[in-house]
Amino acid sequence: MRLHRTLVFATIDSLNLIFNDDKMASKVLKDTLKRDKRWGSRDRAFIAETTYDIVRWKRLYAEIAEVKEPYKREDLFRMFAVWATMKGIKLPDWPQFEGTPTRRIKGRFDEASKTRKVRESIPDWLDELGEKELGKKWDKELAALNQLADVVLRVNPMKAKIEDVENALSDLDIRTERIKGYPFALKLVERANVFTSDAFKNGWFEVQDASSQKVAAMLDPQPGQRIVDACAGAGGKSLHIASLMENTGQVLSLDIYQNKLNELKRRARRNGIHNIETRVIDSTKVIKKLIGKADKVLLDSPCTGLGVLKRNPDTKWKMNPDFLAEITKTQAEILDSYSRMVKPGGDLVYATCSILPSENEKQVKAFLKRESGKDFEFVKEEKILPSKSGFDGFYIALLKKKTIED
Ligand SMILES: C[S@@+](CC[C@H](N)C(=O)[O-])C[C@H]1O[C@@H](n2cnc3c(N)ncnc32)[C@H](O)[C@@H]1O
Repeated sequence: MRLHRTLVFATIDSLNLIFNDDKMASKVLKDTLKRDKRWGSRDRAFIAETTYDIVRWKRLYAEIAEVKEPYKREDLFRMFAVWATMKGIKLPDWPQFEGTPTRRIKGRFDEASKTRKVRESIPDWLDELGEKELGKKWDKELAALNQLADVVLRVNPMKAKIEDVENALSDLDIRTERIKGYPFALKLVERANVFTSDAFKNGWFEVQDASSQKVAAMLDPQPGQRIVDACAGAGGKSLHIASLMENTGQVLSLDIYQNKLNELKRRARRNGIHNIETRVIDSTKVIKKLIGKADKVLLDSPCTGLGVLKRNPDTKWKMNPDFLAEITKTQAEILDSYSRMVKPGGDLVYATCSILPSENEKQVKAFLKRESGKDFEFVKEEKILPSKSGFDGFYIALLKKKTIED
Protein backbone atom coordinates (compact mmCIF):
# COMPACT_ATOMS: atom_id res chain seq x y z
CA MET A 1 0.00 0.00 0.00
CA ARG A 2 1.28 3.50 -0.94
CA LEU A 3 0.56 6.28 1.52
CA HIS A 4 -0.93 9.46 0.02
CA ARG A 5 0.09 12.74 1.57
CA THR A 6 -3.38 14.37 1.62
CA LEU A 7 -4.98 11.31 3.19
CA VAL A 8 -2.30 10.96 5.88
CA PHE A 9 -2.51 14.70 6.64
CA ALA A 10 -6.31 14.50 6.90
CA THR A 11 -5.89 11.60 9.36
CA ILE A 12 -3.38 13.58 11.46
CA ASP A 13 -5.71 16.62 11.48
CA SER A 14 -8.61 14.43 12.64
CA LEU A 15 -6.53 12.87 15.42
CA ASN A 16 -5.46 16.31 16.58
CA LEU A 17 -9.10 17.40 16.98
CA ILE A 18 -10.10 14.16 18.74
CA PHE A 19 -7.14 13.93 21.13
CA ASN A 20 -6.31 17.57 21.76
CA ASP A 21 -9.64 19.40 21.31
CA ASP A 22 -11.80 16.68 22.92
CA LYS A 23 -14.02 16.44 19.82
CA MET A 24 -16.08 13.29 19.16
CA ALA A 25 -14.47 10.98 16.58
CA SER A 26 -17.70 10.42 14.62
CA LYS A 27 -18.33 14.17 14.31
CA VAL A 28 -14.71 14.96 13.36
CA LEU A 29 -14.70 12.30 10.64
CA LYS A 30 -18.02 13.47 9.25
CA ASP A 31 -16.50 16.94 8.77
CA THR A 32 -13.08 15.75 7.56
CA LEU A 33 -14.61 13.50 4.90
CA LYS A 34 -16.46 16.49 3.42
CA ARG A 35 -13.17 18.32 2.90
CA ASP A 36 -12.26 17.10 -0.59
CA LYS A 37 -14.86 16.11 -3.16
CA ARG A 38 -12.22 14.29 -5.23
CA TRP A 39 -11.73 11.61 -2.59
CA GLY A 40 -13.19 8.29 -3.65
CA SER A 41 -14.68 5.63 -1.38
CA ARG A 42 -11.27 4.00 -0.78
CA ASP A 43 -9.71 7.32 0.22
CA ARG A 44 -12.54 8.01 2.65
CA ALA A 45 -12.31 4.50 4.07
CA PHE A 46 -8.54 4.95 4.60
CA ILE A 47 -9.02 8.16 6.60
CA ALA A 48 -11.91 6.81 8.68
CA GLU A 49 -10.43 3.38 9.40
CA THR A 50 -6.92 4.67 10.16
CA THR A 51 -8.23 7.39 12.46
CA TYR A 52 -10.43 4.91 14.35
CA ASP A 53 -7.55 2.42 14.58
CA ILE A 54 -5.22 5.00 16.11
CA VAL A 55 -7.96 6.19 18.49
CA ARG A 56 -8.60 2.56 19.53
CA TRP A 57 -4.91 1.83 20.15
CA LYS A 58 -3.94 5.28 21.46
CA ARG A 59 -2.30 4.14 24.70
CA LEU A 60 -0.41 1.28 23.07
CA TYR A 61 0.84 3.36 20.14
CA ALA A 62 1.76 6.32 22.35
CA GLU A 63 3.78 4.02 24.60
CA ILE A 64 5.61 2.49 21.61
CA ALA A 65 6.17 5.92 20.02
CA GLU A 66 7.31 7.29 23.40
CA VAL A 67 5.04 10.33 23.23
CA LYS A 68 2.89 11.90 25.93
CA GLU A 69 -0.29 13.99 25.95
CA PRO A 70 -0.95 16.68 24.86
CA TYR A 71 0.34 15.36 21.54
CA LYS A 72 2.26 17.74 19.29
CA ARG A 73 1.88 17.32 15.55
CA GLU A 74 5.16 15.44 15.30
CA ASP A 75 3.94 13.10 18.08
CA LEU A 76 0.85 12.28 16.03
CA PHE A 77 3.09 11.45 13.04
CA ARG A 78 5.12 9.15 15.33
CA MET A 79 1.93 7.36 16.38
CA PHE A 80 0.94 7.12 12.74
CA ALA A 81 4.35 5.59 11.99
CA VAL A 82 3.71 2.94 14.65
CA TRP A 83 0.32 2.18 13.06
CA ALA A 84 1.88 1.84 9.58
CA THR A 85 4.77 -0.30 10.83
CA MET A 86 2.46 -2.66 12.71
CA LYS A 87 0.44 -3.05 9.49
CA GLY A 88 3.59 -3.73 7.44
CA ILE A 89 3.13 -0.53 5.40
CA LYS A 90 6.35 1.06 4.11
CA LEU A 91 6.82 4.62 5.32
CA PRO A 92 7.49 7.21 2.58
CA ASP A 93 10.62 9.38 2.81
CA TRP A 94 8.76 12.45 4.07
CA PRO A 95 10.49 14.66 6.64
CA GLN A 96 7.77 13.76 9.19
CA PHE A 97 8.94 10.12 9.19
CA GLU A 98 12.69 10.78 9.17
CA GLY A 99 14.55 8.60 11.64
CA THR A 100 11.57 6.36 12.49
CA PRO A 101 13.09 3.33 14.25
CA THR A 102 11.02 0.78 12.31
CA ARG A 103 12.84 -2.26 13.71
CA ARG A 104 12.73 -1.07 17.30
CA ILE A 105 8.95 -0.51 17.03
CA LYS A 106 8.32 -4.24 16.76
CA GLY A 107 10.46 -4.97 19.83
CA ARG A 108 8.69 -2.28 21.82
CA PHE A 109 5.34 -3.74 20.78
CA ASP A 110 6.29 -7.11 22.28
CA GLU A 111 7.41 -5.41 25.49
CA ALA A 112 4.27 -3.23 25.77
CA SER A 113 2.02 -6.24 25.11
CA LYS A 114 3.06 -7.85 28.40
CA THR A 115 0.78 -5.50 30.40
CA ARG A 116 -2.98 -5.88 29.78
CA LYS A 117 -3.95 -2.22 30.13
CA VAL A 118 -1.26 -1.21 27.62
CA ARG A 119 -1.80 -4.17 25.25
CA GLU A 120 -5.56 -3.60 25.22
CA SER A 121 -5.06 0.16 25.27
CA ILE A 122 -7.32 1.30 28.07
CA PRO A 123 -6.99 3.85 30.91
CA ASP A 124 -5.89 2.43 34.30
CA TRP A 125 -9.14 3.34 36.07
CA LEU A 126 -11.32 1.70 33.41
CA ASP A 127 -9.26 -1.48 33.44
CA GLU A 128 -9.61 -1.63 37.24
CA LEU A 129 -13.35 -0.96 37.02
CA GLY A 130 -13.89 -3.67 34.40
CA GLU A 131 -12.02 -6.20 36.52
CA LYS A 132 -13.88 -5.19 39.68
CA GLU A 133 -17.26 -5.54 37.95
CA LEU A 134 -16.65 -8.55 35.71
CA GLY A 135 -13.82 -10.44 37.41
CA LYS A 136 -12.20 -13.05 35.18
CA LYS A 137 -14.62 -12.35 32.30
CA TRP A 138 -13.11 -8.87 31.79
CA ASP A 139 -10.02 -10.18 29.95
CA LYS A 140 -12.03 -11.72 27.14
CA GLU A 141 -14.57 -8.90 26.89
CA LEU A 142 -11.85 -6.26 26.74
CA ALA A 143 -10.15 -8.10 23.88
CA ALA A 144 -13.49 -8.53 22.06
CA LEU A 145 -14.28 -4.83 22.48
CA ASN A 146 -11.09 -3.98 20.58
CA GLN A 147 -12.18 -5.89 17.47
CA LEU A 148 -13.48 -3.94 14.52
CA ALA A 149 -17.30 -3.84 14.54
CA ASP A 150 -19.26 -5.52 11.76
CA VAL A 151 -21.67 -3.40 9.77
CA VAL A 152 -25.15 -4.82 10.33
CA LEU A 153 -28.35 -3.69 8.61
CA ARG A 154 -31.92 -4.05 9.83
CA VAL A 155 -34.33 -4.54 6.97
CA ASN A 156 -37.47 -2.41 7.25
CA PRO A 157 -40.44 -4.72 6.60
CA MET A 158 -42.66 -1.70 5.82
CA LYS A 159 -40.65 -1.13 2.65
CA ALA A 160 -38.82 -4.29 1.64
CA LYS A 161 -38.21 -7.97 2.13
CA ILE A 162 -34.81 -9.23 3.19
CA GLU A 163 -34.17 -10.65 -0.31
CA ASP A 164 -35.01 -7.25 -1.91
CA VAL A 165 -32.20 -5.66 0.14
CA GLU A 166 -29.82 -8.55 -0.59
CA ASN A 167 -30.44 -8.16 -4.33
CA ALA A 168 -30.28 -4.36 -4.37
CA LEU A 169 -26.91 -4.38 -2.57
CA SER A 170 -25.58 -7.27 -4.61
CA ASP A 171 -26.26 -5.16 -7.76
CA LEU A 172 -23.81 -2.65 -6.22
CA ASP A 173 -21.28 -5.44 -5.54
CA ILE A 174 -21.97 -5.24 -1.80
CA ARG A 175 -22.15 -8.76 -0.42
CA THR A 176 -24.28 -9.52 2.65
CA GLU A 177 -24.93 -12.50 4.92
CA ARG A 178 -28.00 -13.39 6.96
CA ILE A 179 -27.50 -13.90 10.72
CA LYS A 180 -29.21 -16.88 12.31
CA GLY A 181 -31.66 -15.87 15.03
CA TYR A 182 -31.97 -12.25 13.80
CA PRO A 183 -34.85 -12.22 11.30
CA PHE A 184 -34.29 -8.71 9.93
CA ALA A 185 -30.49 -8.56 10.04
CA LEU A 186 -27.98 -8.58 7.19
CA LYS A 187 -24.24 -8.38 7.85
CA LEU A 188 -21.92 -6.81 5.27
CA VAL A 189 -19.20 -9.27 4.26
CA GLU A 190 -16.84 -6.32 3.71
CA ARG A 191 -17.26 -2.77 4.94
CA ALA A 192 -18.94 -0.51 2.38
CA ASN A 193 -20.75 2.79 2.32
CA VAL A 194 -24.40 1.77 2.09
CA PHE A 195 -25.79 5.23 2.76
CA THR A 196 -25.49 6.32 -0.86
CA SER A 197 -27.55 3.37 -2.14
CA ASP A 198 -31.10 3.93 -3.41
CA ALA A 199 -32.23 1.11 -1.12
CA PHE A 200 -31.12 3.15 1.91
CA LYS A 201 -32.49 6.43 0.55
CA ASN A 202 -35.85 4.70 -0.02
CA GLY A 203 -35.98 3.45 3.58
CA TRP A 204 -35.48 -0.25 2.87
CA PHE A 205 -33.04 -0.64 5.76
CA GLU A 206 -31.31 1.07 8.65
CA VAL A 207 -27.82 0.41 9.98
CA GLN A 208 -28.35 -1.19 13.43
CA ASP A 209 -26.15 -3.66 15.27
CA ALA A 210 -27.54 -7.18 15.71
CA SER A 211 -27.57 -6.92 19.54
CA SER A 212 -29.53 -3.69 19.37
CA GLN A 213 -32.13 -5.48 17.20
CA LYS A 214 -32.85 -7.79 20.15
CA VAL A 215 -34.28 -4.95 22.24
CA ALA A 216 -37.50 -4.49 20.24
CA ALA A 217 -37.76 -8.28 19.97
CA MET A 218 -37.76 -8.56 23.80
CA LEU A 219 -40.47 -5.86 23.98
CA ASP A 220 -42.53 -7.91 21.49
CA PRO A 221 -44.73 -5.04 20.28
CA GLN A 222 -48.12 -5.99 18.88
CA PRO A 223 -50.20 -4.12 16.27
CA GLY A 224 -52.61 -1.65 17.85
CA GLN A 225 -50.74 -1.24 21.14
CA ARG A 226 -49.60 2.01 22.74
CA ILE A 227 -45.90 1.87 23.36
CA VAL A 228 -43.68 4.50 24.96
CA ASP A 229 -39.99 4.57 23.97
CA ALA A 230 -38.87 6.90 26.76
CA CYS A 231 -35.21 7.42 25.82
CA ALA A 232 -35.78 7.33 22.09
CA GLY A 233 -32.84 9.44 20.89
CA ALA A 234 -32.69 9.43 17.09
CA GLY A 235 -35.04 6.46 17.08
CA GLY A 236 -33.13 3.28 16.24
CA LYS A 237 -35.46 1.21 18.46
CA SER A 238 -38.61 3.32 17.85
CA LEU A 239 -38.39 2.65 14.11
CA HIS A 240 -37.96 -1.06 14.72
CA ILE A 241 -40.91 -1.16 17.17
CA ALA A 242 -43.17 0.85 14.83
CA SER A 243 -42.41 -1.45 11.90
CA LEU A 244 -43.24 -4.55 14.00
CA MET A 245 -46.60 -2.88 14.77
CA GLU A 246 -47.17 -2.56 11.01
CA ASN A 247 -47.94 1.16 11.23
CA THR A 248 -50.89 0.60 13.60
CA GLY A 249 -51.36 1.69 17.23
CA GLN A 250 -48.97 4.31 18.56
CA VAL A 251 -45.32 4.62 19.41
CA LEU A 252 -44.68 7.62 21.62
CA SER A 253 -41.00 8.52 21.37
CA LEU A 254 -39.64 10.71 24.16
CA ASP A 255 -36.24 12.21 24.83
CA ILE A 256 -34.77 15.22 26.62
CA TYR A 257 -33.23 16.47 23.34
CA GLN A 258 -35.44 17.91 20.63
CA ASN A 259 -32.70 17.69 17.97
CA LYS A 260 -32.53 13.92 18.37
CA LEU A 261 -36.30 13.65 18.01
CA ASN A 262 -36.12 15.79 14.85
CA GLU A 263 -33.68 13.29 13.38
CA LEU A 264 -36.05 10.49 14.43
CA LYS A 265 -38.89 12.17 12.50
CA ARG A 266 -36.69 12.44 9.39
CA ARG A 267 -35.82 8.77 9.62
CA ALA A 268 -39.48 7.80 10.17
CA ARG A 269 -40.45 9.61 6.95
CA ARG A 270 -37.77 7.75 5.02
CA ASN A 271 -38.92 4.47 6.58
CA GLY A 272 -42.59 5.03 5.60
CA ILE A 273 -43.56 4.92 9.30
CA HIS A 274 -46.66 6.89 10.34
CA ASN A 275 -47.44 5.60 13.85
CA ILE A 276 -44.71 7.47 15.75
CA GLU A 277 -45.38 10.64 17.72
CA THR A 278 -42.51 12.48 19.40
CA ARG A 279 -42.52 14.54 22.60
CA VAL A 280 -39.62 16.27 24.24
CA ILE A 281 -39.37 15.80 28.04
CA ASP A 282 -39.15 19.45 29.05
CA SER A 283 -40.98 19.09 32.37
CA THR A 284 -42.20 16.37 34.72
CA LYS A 285 -45.71 16.95 33.31
CA VAL A 286 -44.87 15.02 30.14
CA ILE A 287 -44.40 11.80 32.14
CA LYS A 288 -47.23 12.54 34.63
CA LYS A 289 -49.78 12.80 31.80
CA LEU A 290 -48.84 9.29 30.67
CA ILE A 291 -49.02 7.50 34.04
CA GLY A 292 -50.73 4.11 33.61
CA LYS A 293 -51.36 4.74 29.89
CA ALA A 294 -48.85 2.52 28.07
CA ASP A 295 -49.19 -1.16 27.18
CA LYS A 296 -45.42 -1.33 27.08
CA VAL A 297 -42.58 1.02 27.99
CA LEU A 298 -39.03 0.78 26.72
CA LEU A 299 -36.24 2.37 28.76
CA ASP A 300 -33.22 2.25 26.44
CA SER A 301 -31.32 4.04 29.13
CA PRO A 302 -28.32 6.37 28.86
CA CYS A 303 -25.25 4.40 29.97
CA THR A 304 -21.45 4.28 29.86
CA GLY A 305 -21.58 2.73 26.38
CA LEU A 306 -18.96 0.18 27.44
CA GLY A 307 -20.64 -2.50 25.34
CA VAL A 308 -20.13 -0.53 22.14
CA LEU A 309 -16.45 0.39 22.50
CA LYS A 310 -15.64 -1.40 19.25
CA ARG A 311 -17.91 1.09 17.48
CA ASN A 312 -17.00 4.17 19.56
CA PRO A 313 -13.43 3.60 20.79
CA ASP A 314 -13.02 7.25 21.81
CA THR A 315 -15.51 6.67 24.67
CA LYS A 316 -12.72 5.08 26.71
CA TRP A 317 -10.63 8.26 26.53
CA LYS A 318 -13.50 10.71 26.98
CA MET A 319 -15.17 9.02 29.97
CA ASN A 320 -13.99 9.79 33.51
CA PRO A 321 -14.18 7.82 36.77
CA ASP A 322 -17.10 9.91 38.15
CA PHE A 323 -19.28 9.18 35.15
CA LEU A 324 -20.35 5.69 36.29
CA ALA A 325 -21.70 7.06 39.59
CA GLU A 326 -23.58 9.84 37.79
CA ILE A 327 -25.07 7.61 35.12
CA THR A 328 -26.20 4.86 37.53
CA LYS A 329 -28.04 7.56 39.51
CA THR A 330 -29.78 8.76 36.32
CA GLN A 331 -30.68 5.16 35.40
CA ALA A 332 -32.30 4.60 38.82
CA GLU A 333 -34.26 7.87 38.48
CA ILE A 334 -35.42 6.89 34.99
CA LEU A 335 -36.58 3.47 36.27
CA ASP A 336 -38.41 5.02 39.24
CA SER A 337 -40.16 7.76 37.31
CA TYR A 338 -40.80 6.36 33.83
CA SER A 339 -41.98 2.91 34.98
CA ARG A 340 -45.15 4.69 36.19
CA MET A 341 -46.26 4.97 32.54
CA VAL A 342 -46.83 1.19 32.31
CA LYS A 343 -50.49 0.19 32.77
CA PRO A 344 -51.36 -2.70 35.11
CA GLY A 345 -50.56 -5.96 33.35
CA GLY A 346 -48.23 -4.12 30.95
CA ASP A 347 -44.53 -4.68 30.23
CA LEU A 348 -41.38 -2.73 30.99
CA VAL A 349 -38.12 -3.34 29.13
CA TYR A 350 -34.93 -1.88 30.58
CA ALA A 351 -31.90 -1.94 28.27
CA THR A 352 -28.36 -0.57 28.13
CA CYS A 353 -25.44 -0.92 25.74
CA SER A 354 -23.17 -1.64 28.69
CA ILE A 355 -21.72 -4.85 30.08
CA LEU A 356 -21.27 -3.61 33.67
CA PRO A 357 -23.52 -5.36 36.24
CA SER A 358 -23.93 -2.08 38.18
CA GLU A 359 -25.72 -0.55 35.18
CA ASN A 360 -27.62 -3.74 34.38
CA GLU A 361 -28.82 -6.60 36.58
CA LYS A 362 -27.88 -4.78 39.81
CA GLN A 363 -29.85 -1.75 38.67
CA VAL A 364 -32.94 -3.91 37.96
CA LYS A 365 -32.64 -5.83 41.26
CA ALA A 366 -32.39 -2.58 43.23
CA PHE A 367 -35.43 -1.17 41.39
CA LEU A 368 -37.53 -4.23 42.23
CA LYS A 369 -36.71 -3.73 45.92
CA ARG A 370 -37.69 -0.05 45.94
CA GLU A 371 -41.23 1.29 46.49
CA SER A 372 -41.40 2.33 42.81
CA GLY A 373 -40.69 -1.25 41.70
CA LYS A 374 -42.94 -3.12 44.10
CA ASP A 375 -45.69 -3.59 41.47
CA PHE A 376 -43.30 -5.19 38.97
CA GLU A 377 -42.05 -8.71 38.66
CA PHE A 378 -38.98 -9.94 36.88
CA VAL A 379 -39.72 -12.05 33.77
CA LYS A 380 -36.37 -12.56 32.03
CA GLU A 381 -33.10 -10.92 31.04
CA GLU A 382 -30.47 -11.27 28.35
CA LYS A 383 -26.83 -10.35 28.89
CA ILE A 384 -25.20 -10.07 25.48
CA LEU A 385 -21.42 -10.27 25.78
CA PRO A 386 -19.28 -9.16 22.82
CA SER A 387 -16.90 -12.12 23.24
CA LYS A 388 -19.76 -14.57 22.80
CA SER A 389 -22.06 -12.83 20.32
CA GLY A 390 -19.39 -11.16 18.17
CA PHE A 391 -21.63 -8.07 18.20
CA ASP A 392 -22.14 -5.18 20.63
CA GLY A 393 -22.50 -5.76 24.36
CA PHE A 394 -26.06 -5.18 25.57
CA TYR A 395 -28.28 -5.88 28.56
CA ILE A 396 -32.05 -6.31 28.18
CA ALA A 397 -34.51 -7.10 31.00
CA LEU A 398 -38.25 -7.69 30.77
CA LEU A 399 -40.44 -6.85 33.79
CA LYS A 400 -44.20 -7.17 34.09
CA LYS A 401 -46.46 -4.84 36.04
CA LYS A 402 -48.91 -6.75 38.20
CA THR A 403 -52.60 -6.46 37.39
CA ILE A 404 -54.89 -4.85 39.99
CA GLU A 405 -56.15 -8.33 41.10
CA ASP A 406 -52.54 -9.53 41.67
C1 LIG B 1 -28.91 4.79 24.62
S1 LIG B 1 -29.46 6.31 24.05
C2 LIG B 1 -30.92 5.88 23.16
C3 LIG B 1 -30.72 5.28 21.81
C4 LIG B 1 -32.01 5.14 21.04
N1 LIG B 1 -33.03 4.49 21.82
C5 LIG B 1 -31.80 4.38 19.74
O1 LIG B 1 -32.18 3.22 19.66
O2 LIG B 1 -31.26 4.98 18.81
C6 LIG B 1 -30.13 7.05 25.47
C7 LIG B 1 -30.97 8.28 25.21
O3 LIG B 1 -31.47 8.73 26.45
C8 LIG B 1 -31.58 10.13 26.39
N2 LIG B 1 -31.70 10.60 27.78
C9 LIG B 1 -30.73 10.96 28.66
N3 LIG B 1 -31.27 11.30 29.85
C10 LIG B 1 -32.60 11.13 29.72
C11 LIG B 1 -33.70 11.33 30.59
N4 LIG B 1 -33.55 11.74 31.84
N5 LIG B 1 -34.94 11.08 30.10
C12 LIG B 1 -35.13 10.65 28.84
N6 LIG B 1 -34.13 10.45 27.97
C13 LIG B 1 -32.87 10.69 28.41
C14 LIG B 1 -30.36 10.57 25.63
O4 LIG B 1 -30.58 11.82 25.04
C15 LIG B 1 -30.23 9.45 24.59
O5 LIG B 1 -30.83 9.81 23.39
